[in-house]
Amino acid sequence: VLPTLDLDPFDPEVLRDPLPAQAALRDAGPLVRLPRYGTWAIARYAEVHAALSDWQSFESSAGVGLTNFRTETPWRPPSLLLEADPPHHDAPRTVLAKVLGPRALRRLRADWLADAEALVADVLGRRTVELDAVPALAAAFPLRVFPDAVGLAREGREHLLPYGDHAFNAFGPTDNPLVLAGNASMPEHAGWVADQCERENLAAVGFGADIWAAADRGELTHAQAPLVVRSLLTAGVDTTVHGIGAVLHALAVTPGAWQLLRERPELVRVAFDEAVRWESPVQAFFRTTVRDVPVGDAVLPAGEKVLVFFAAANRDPRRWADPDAFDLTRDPSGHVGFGMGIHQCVGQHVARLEAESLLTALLARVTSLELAGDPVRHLNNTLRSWESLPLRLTC
Ligand code: HEM
Ligand SMILES: O=C(O)c1ccc(C2CC2)cc1
Repeated sequence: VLPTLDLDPFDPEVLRDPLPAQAALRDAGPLVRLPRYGTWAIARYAEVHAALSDWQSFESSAGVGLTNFRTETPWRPPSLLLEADPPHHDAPRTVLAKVLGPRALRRLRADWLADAEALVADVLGRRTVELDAVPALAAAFPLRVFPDAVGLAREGREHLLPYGDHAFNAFGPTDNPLVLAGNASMPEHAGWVADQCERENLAAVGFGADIWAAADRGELTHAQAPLVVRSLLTAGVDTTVHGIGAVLHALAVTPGAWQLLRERPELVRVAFDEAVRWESPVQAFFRTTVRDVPVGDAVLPAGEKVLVFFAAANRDPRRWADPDAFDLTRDPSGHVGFGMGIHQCVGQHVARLEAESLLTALLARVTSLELAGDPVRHLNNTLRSWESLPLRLTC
């Protein structure tokens, strides 16, 4: 008989501390039935990796949240990348991979480091500073560099975080309290976001302009262009804010980590990927089975929604030594915090450059970084994040 857990992955108390639920899912078996929502869950690294690599059996075009686009209406037109499969997924992905690729980012590198140094200088007035690192650093830096890189107008940028927060909540059950709380303000945020994707509202230089130029070259249709820009605005803000929050928190609570990074600044990029593994800012997404597919020693029937738990896989002791330790000397490659396979995060280089820029600027001036109070969790159906992260920075 198939292992079953009467678990609600979207219960606020599970969202506040998901680790026991992740361990229970891993231990129950390679495939676990979740009767709470009539779905399944895959939480072990091997099976998560296999499912993400097998897009033909595990599709995204029925949606990567609980809503099944085959039978229910999505809250917004589906993403041409996240909620699409080949062949429709191919052109938008190829275009965005080029626009956000390492070569395109080389032009941004110097500017973003300078911006990070300016932000850190603003923040570090005196010798020792106590601050809430969420607004002051984790949110401030991405919001300082990313909207400009996209080519957004200055007005209305305050819509970005709430739009993303609701979008990430909307992958959960529609009757969930976090989703219901966001419904009233969503149309206003979504309206502003949709407007910013139009060519006339985007600067002549930036990721947005590059996407529209790809349409002029026939690599996309002009109808697709605004939706590809919308992908950037949905996926590119809250994720990096909480990814940077995660690495700052990890460094603050791991004895000796900041000192080690000061001695070995070349570990900065590993530090971010290890934080993405350890915290998994994007916790889990669904897939829908296209055919009966073997998982472990069971068979998952066709047409079923299955939760693919990136965060649980990233702490699977079957794959990682001492998985619950944030360890700068570990090689985190192979983690699924950015996904895996054809949908693997197309913005991961942007995220890494943002984190590297801010950490490099902090490392140059901050001799010690530690908690200055209890961090407070921000609850979201998909994102693992901090509401507040009190830190003491000593220069
Ligand atoms: C720490 C920061 C980030 C994390 C943890 C993250 C995580 C992820 C994950 C797990 C996926 C795979 C989704 C799936 O398999 O269904 C993904 C896909 C994606 N990400 Fe990221 N992401 C981050 C930053 C970004 C940024 C900065 C951008 C844009 C500039 C971005 C744009 C996208 C897009 C467009 C996809 C869909 C790719 C496709 O379906 O082909 N992400 N991301
Ligand atoms: O294409 C999109 O709209 C999109 C939305 C959210 C994500 C999450 C995984 C970062 C990715 C893409």
